Amino acid sequence: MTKAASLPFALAQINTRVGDIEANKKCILEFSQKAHERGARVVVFPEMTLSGYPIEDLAFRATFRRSAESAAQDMAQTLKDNGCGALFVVVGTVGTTHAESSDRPTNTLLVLHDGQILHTYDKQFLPNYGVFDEFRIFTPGHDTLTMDIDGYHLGFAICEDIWQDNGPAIQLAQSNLDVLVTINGSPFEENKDHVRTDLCIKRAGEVDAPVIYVNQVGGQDDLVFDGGSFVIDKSGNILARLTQFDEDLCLWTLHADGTSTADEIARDMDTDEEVYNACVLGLKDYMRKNGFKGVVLGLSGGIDSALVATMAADACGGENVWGISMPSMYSSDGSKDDAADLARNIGAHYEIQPIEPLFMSFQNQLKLDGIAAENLQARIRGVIVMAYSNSRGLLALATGNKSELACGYSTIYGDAVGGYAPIKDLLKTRVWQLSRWRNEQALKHGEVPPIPENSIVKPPSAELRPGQKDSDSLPEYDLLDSVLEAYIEKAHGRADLLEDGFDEKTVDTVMRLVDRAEWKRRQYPLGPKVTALAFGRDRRLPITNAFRE
Ligand SMILES: Nc1ncnc2c1ncn2[C@@H]1O[C@H](COP(=O)(O)OP(=O)(O)OC[C@H]2O[C@@H]([n+]3cccc(C(=O)O)c3)[C@H](O)[C@@H]2O)[C@@H](O)[C@H]1O
Ligand SMILES: Nc1ncnc2c1ncn2[C@@H]1O[C@H](COP(=O)(O)OP(=O)(O)OP(=O)(O)O)[C@@H](O)[C@H]1O
Ligand SMILES: NC(=O)CC[C@H](N)C(=O)O
Repeated sequence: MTKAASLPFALAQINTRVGDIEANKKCILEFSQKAHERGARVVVFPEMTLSGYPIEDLAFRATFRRSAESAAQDMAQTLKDNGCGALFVVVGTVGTTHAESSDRPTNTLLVLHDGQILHTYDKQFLPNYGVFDEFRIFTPGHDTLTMDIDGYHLGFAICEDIWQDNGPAIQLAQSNLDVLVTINGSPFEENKDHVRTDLCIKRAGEVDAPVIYVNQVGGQDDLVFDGGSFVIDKSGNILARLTQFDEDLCLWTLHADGTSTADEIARDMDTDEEVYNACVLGLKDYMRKNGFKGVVLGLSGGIDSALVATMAADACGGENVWGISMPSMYSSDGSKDDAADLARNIGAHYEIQPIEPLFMSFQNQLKLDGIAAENLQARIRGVIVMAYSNSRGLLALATGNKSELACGYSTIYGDAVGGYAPIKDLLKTRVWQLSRWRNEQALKHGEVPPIPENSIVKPPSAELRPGQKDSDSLPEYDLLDSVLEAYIEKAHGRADLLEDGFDEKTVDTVMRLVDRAEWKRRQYPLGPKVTALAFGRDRRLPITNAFRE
C-alpha cells in the first residue's frame, strides 16, 4: 500500500487513578474525542491507562482483570458509537493470565479500532528493581507487534521494553518501521528526563525511525509521574514535547517524506522547578484521589513546616490549609511570629493551641525527664494535629525531611505522625534551596514571598529544651547531607566513606544514626519520591541488622 501524504498522531498524556476503571475509561473516551476532532488518525495513551499504574497486587484479583477486560471491549464499541471508529486508539491495560503462568496477568497494550480490539501486545521486559516489582505480578510477553496504518509501518513497546538492550527496538530493527510507539509509566526522579531522551535516541537509531514516548502524569501513593511525553529522532531532535506535571494533548504529524510537524514543543523545566512541582503534584493527587479537601500541620516557624505549608497552599489553596501553632515554654517569640507571618502570606487558617497545660498534666502523672520529657511535647503536638485531622476530615501532613528521616531525628508518634509527608525525599540543604527558589518565583510574579526570611536563615532547632540546636545532635547539615548521599544513594560502606574523605567520627556517627532509625523510617508516612533513591520501596534494609561495616 502506498503511504498517505501524512499520518497524524495525538499524544494523550492523561492522569488516571489506579482501580478507577470507569473514570479512566471516561477520560480515554474524552481525550480520544478531542484527538479525533483535531484530526488525529492515531491516539496514544500511557502504559496501563485503563487500569491505572502501578496496580501492585490488584493484578491477582480476577474480578479486577475481568472489569478491565469488559471495559476495554465496551470502550472500543463506544468509540465507534461516538463517531471515533476510524481512529486507532493505543491504550494500556492489565491483560489476561496465561494458562502456564498461574495467576499472573500480562501488562498489555491494545489497539482499538472500528469497534474492536484490533491488536494486543504484551510487555516483554518487566522492571524488577528500585520501586518496581513486576516479576511478582506480571507474566512477560514473547512476541513483537507491528501494524500498518495508511501505508505507515508502526512498531510498539511498553516502557521497560526500551530500557533494556535487545528489546523490541532491536527485534524490529529490520522491519522498516516508520515510527516506534512506546507507552510508559515512568516515575519522576530528578534529571530523569535526559535519561529517557538519551534512551529513545538510541532506540530511534536501532529502528531507524522516530520514537513516540507517551508517559502518564499524576501522583500515585509515593510515586509521581511527570508526563513530559515527547517524540524524538535518532539525531536527538525533539520533534514534539508535552508539558510536565499536567495533562496534555499534542498533535504530531508524520509526513510521507519522513519530515514531521508538531503543535507543541513545551519548554524544559530546571531541576528546582521540577522537584518542587513533583512534591506539589504528589500531595495534590494524594488528596484528590483519596478524597481530602484540606490539610493540617503544625507550624513551628521553622523551615520544614514553612516549605510544606507553602507546597500545600500551592496544591489545594491556602484557604484549605490549617496551620496550628503549638507553643511550649521553650518556643521563642521569633518562631511564633514567623509561623504567623507564613500563615498570613499563604492565606492559611492559623490557630494557636498552647501545649504547656497539657504537658503539665501529663507530667503530674508521668514525671518524665530527659529525652522522654522532650519527646512528650512532640507527642502532644501529634495528638493535636490528629485531632484536627480526625474531627475535620483534614489530611495530616508530616514535615520531616530526608536528613531527619535518615538520622531518626524526629519523635515517633510525635512530629512523625501524619498521612502524607511532602518533603521526605528532600535533604535539609535541598529544603533551604527550594524555599529560596519558591520565594524567588513569587518575587518574579510580583507576589509576596511566602516563606519568612527568618525561617530560612535561622539555625534549625527542635525547641524541645532551652537553647536546643540540631547541631547538638547531628553534624552540620552541609556535611551530613554529603555523607548521607554517599551512604544512602551510593550505598558506600564504612571503608568507602573513609576513602571518600569523610572523617572517622562523622562516618561512625552517621552510620549508627541511619542504621538505628530504620524501624522509625518504616513507620513514617509516605511521600513523593523525587531522587534516584528514596526511603521506602527503593531502599529495603533489615531493621534487625548487626552489620556495621
Ligand atoms: N528497633 C526498634 N524497634 C522498636 N522500637 C524501637 C526500636 N529502636 C528504638 N525503639 C524505641 O524508639 C523510642 C525512641 O524513639 P523516639 O521516641 O522517637 O525518640 P528518640 O529517637 O530517642 O529521640 C528523638 C530525637 O529526635 C529529636 N527531634 C524530635 C522531634 C522533632 C525534631 C526535629 O527537629 O524535627 C527532632 C529529639 O530532639 C531527639 O533527639 C524508644 O521508645 C525505643 O524503645
Ligand atoms: N511550636 C510548634 N508549633 C507547632 N508545631 C510545631 C512546633 N514545634 C514543632 N512543631 C511541629 O513539629 C515539626 C518538627 O519541628 P521541629 O521544630 O522540632 O523541627 P524542624 O525539623 O526544625 O522543623 P521546622 O523546620 O518546621 O521547625 C514541625 O515541622 C512542626 O510541624
Ligand atoms: N513502567 C516501567 O516499565 C518503568 C520502568 C522504567 N525503567 C522507567 O523508570 O521508566
